[in-house]
Amino acid sequence: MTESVFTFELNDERVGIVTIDVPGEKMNTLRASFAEQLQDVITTANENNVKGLVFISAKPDNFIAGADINMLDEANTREEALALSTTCHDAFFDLAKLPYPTVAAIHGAALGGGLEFALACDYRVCSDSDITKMGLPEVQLGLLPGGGGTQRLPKLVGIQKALEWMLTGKQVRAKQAKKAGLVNDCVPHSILLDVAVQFAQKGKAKAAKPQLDKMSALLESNPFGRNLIFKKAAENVAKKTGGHYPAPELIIKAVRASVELDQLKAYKTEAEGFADLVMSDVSKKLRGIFFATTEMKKEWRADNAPRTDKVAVLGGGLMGAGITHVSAIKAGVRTRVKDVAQQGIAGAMNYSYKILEKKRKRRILSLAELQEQMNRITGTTDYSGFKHVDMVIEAVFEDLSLKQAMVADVEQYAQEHTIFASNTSSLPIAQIAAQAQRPENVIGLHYFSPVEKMPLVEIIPHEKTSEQTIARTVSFARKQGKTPIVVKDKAGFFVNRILAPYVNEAANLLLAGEPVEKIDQALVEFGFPVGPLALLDEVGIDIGSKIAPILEAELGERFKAPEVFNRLIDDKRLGRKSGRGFYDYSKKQKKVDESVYEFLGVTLSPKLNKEEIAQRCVMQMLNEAARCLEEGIISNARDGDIGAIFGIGFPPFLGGPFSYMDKLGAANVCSTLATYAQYNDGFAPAAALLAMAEQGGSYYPQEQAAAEVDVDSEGKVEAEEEVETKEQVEAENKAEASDKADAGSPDESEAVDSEEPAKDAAEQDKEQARS
Ligand SMILES: NC(=O)c1ccc[n+]([C@@H]2O[C@H](COP(=O)([O-])OP(=O)(O)OC[C@H]3O[C@@H](n4cnc5c(N)ncnc54)[C@H](O)[C@@H]3O)[C@@H](O)[C@H]2O)c1
Repeated sequence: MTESVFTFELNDERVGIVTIDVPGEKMNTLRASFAEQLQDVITTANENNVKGLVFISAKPDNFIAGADINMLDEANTREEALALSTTCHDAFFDLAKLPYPTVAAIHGAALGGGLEFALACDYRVCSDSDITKMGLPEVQLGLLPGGGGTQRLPKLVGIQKALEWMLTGKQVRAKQAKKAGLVNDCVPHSILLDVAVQFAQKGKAKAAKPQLDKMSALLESNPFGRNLIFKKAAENVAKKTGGHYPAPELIIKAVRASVELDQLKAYKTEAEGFADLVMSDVSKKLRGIFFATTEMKKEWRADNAPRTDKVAVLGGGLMGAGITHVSAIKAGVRTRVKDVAQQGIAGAMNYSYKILEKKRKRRILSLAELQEQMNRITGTTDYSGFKHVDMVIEAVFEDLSLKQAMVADVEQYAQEHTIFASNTSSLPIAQIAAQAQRPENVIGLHYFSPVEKMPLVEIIPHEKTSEQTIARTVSFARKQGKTPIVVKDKAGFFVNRILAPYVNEAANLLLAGEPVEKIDQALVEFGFPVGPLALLDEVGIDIGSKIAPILEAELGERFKAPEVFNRLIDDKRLGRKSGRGFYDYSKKQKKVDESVYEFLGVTLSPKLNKEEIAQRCVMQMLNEAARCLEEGIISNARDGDIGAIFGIGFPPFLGGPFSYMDKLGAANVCSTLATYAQYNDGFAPAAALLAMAEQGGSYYPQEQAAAEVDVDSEGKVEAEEEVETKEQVEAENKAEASDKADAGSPDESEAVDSEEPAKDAAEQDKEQARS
């Protein structure tokens, strides 16, 4: 028999205290057996004639972190998936209809099924701690809340807020939850149980009434207003998901059912939507990403290695400032910034200050907390203080001799064990380490801009880098909140290498007469957050053209950027930073800069449809990804998929380039590549792809690939992170537009940072890899 997660104790006031503790796990998650165990605990409570029941977690940082996702993968049929939801409904109905009050005492995470559990209680009391966060983030895994969340949340916080939270997967902190009416009280952790017990003695709660402003109350109280809300939500979702992700639509449908249908039918709507989504290919892909990132966290552990408690950052420019921020604020370690110019130091400090000040204004941080966090950052124009640092992260200009000089300086001023991690975008790490006395300490640590938002880092050991240096760097990158992939030391590493031929192909299409907007739209419709030309504008056309020759020299002609692009650089058409590139940024709304055609000598002559345009660019990326795996740039398909999704924004619903190639089939990919062979040698299929096409096989185990194709052929699709992603970006864009002083400095969502990988994926949004 499975050991129960619930322990019952009766206190002196005849209130039953139920402790939730999944044995042997850090996190409480709801497993299939919880319903029966809950029934048992209710029976015990009844036998003890309790006046009320309080549920509290034994874990230090979570109430219930969600449902166990493995459960979903074990559902082989739609009926089994449906049963997961209906079993949960029944268990929570039993809880809700108890004749005495029930209270959820929440400290730490109450997410997904965990929050649904709390929603079924009469009262919710939470601790005011920073780690307390609540939300229904199922959308990020391509699902909807299937334990009554779509039904109970709108009744507590109102339809609009419930929709917003569920459609974005937003997690809210204690004070926000109290303000919205999600919890009845928010108190210090030390008195959480006492206050919960007091609630348990209050008697059954009356039906909640959302605390809404006048306008929202009016809208939500009549059918016409509600119709408007649902229509608008559906329009927004359609715009944001591009039809690739079905979960948001089904969330709206279930919420709508909660106000328009009787309870039985409404819960049925939720359960059926949940079952459809569990079986959908898109959710399987998003769950696959979740599992992959979880698995990756177990690799390269450096449990016994020296800790990284103090770091230094060389260069306080764009990247250095971001690296300083994630080191000092996210990883929470003392960080010393060295720049040749005072301006660089001030710039880096100001960068973090602006981010923290925004948080303070939103009352996420107190002034004292802001000061305490800022105190972790110090600056210097010499190497003072370097003898205490465990790692130096270098982000000076992209110049080999300068970087080599930095290695020598660090070896002179820092300790024997100090790691030298270079953020170079293109220089081989072996060359940077060529004159090092301790080459085993030198490694590449490649971030993407904006650093505090982009979830991926590439970690690049060269031949002499020690295992311990790799493990310590991986571990520190994780502390900074990053998902690291370890890649081989070769030009472009992985992300830029697969990005370059894709962007070049877009450029070729433009030069062949296809319009800028059509090219970008084609790739956005395919599922990328931004099109390739808009991306190049964001990165900077000059930056792209600096990296291209390095890749071309090392890897061949297919990396050659169109020469005519130099004219753009000469004319200061560098992209967003100079006000124009392929687009004109001088107005509020960016528009294609029509003069760019004449300037590049392009006569518009659109011939291709958007599917063909997308296919040509994507095929280049897939083929290059296949080459990278073949050359051992990445160790496995999983790392490639995570790298492409988190570093470039490859559509998560396709599971990454390798997962997508499996879906298409290697033979199919090769024959598609062959149809474009006339254009350039980037279409010459990778040898491994040809072999796979001939011999059969796939990047992931065969059954899984086959099953995925089957499911997908039913036409089920959906999207999550995209939803949150694009919303965040829109919010950022608005904030930037309304606050010019902050332009370029990143905004931070009021929502708590999600630990879900899907959220990480979300962050790779519009601000893609700029390196
Ligand atoms: N910009 C990107 O999107 C991006 C992305 C990934 C990697 N990179 C790489 O990161 C590095 C930095 O790029 P960036 O965009 O931040 O450049 P940047 O020009 O914004 O900043 C470079 C900073 O280094 C400082 N510096 C120069 N010489 C120095 C020295 N001897 N000691 C200390 N500081 C010194 C400069 O004063 C300047 O503040 C480059 O290697 C670049 O290729 C850039």
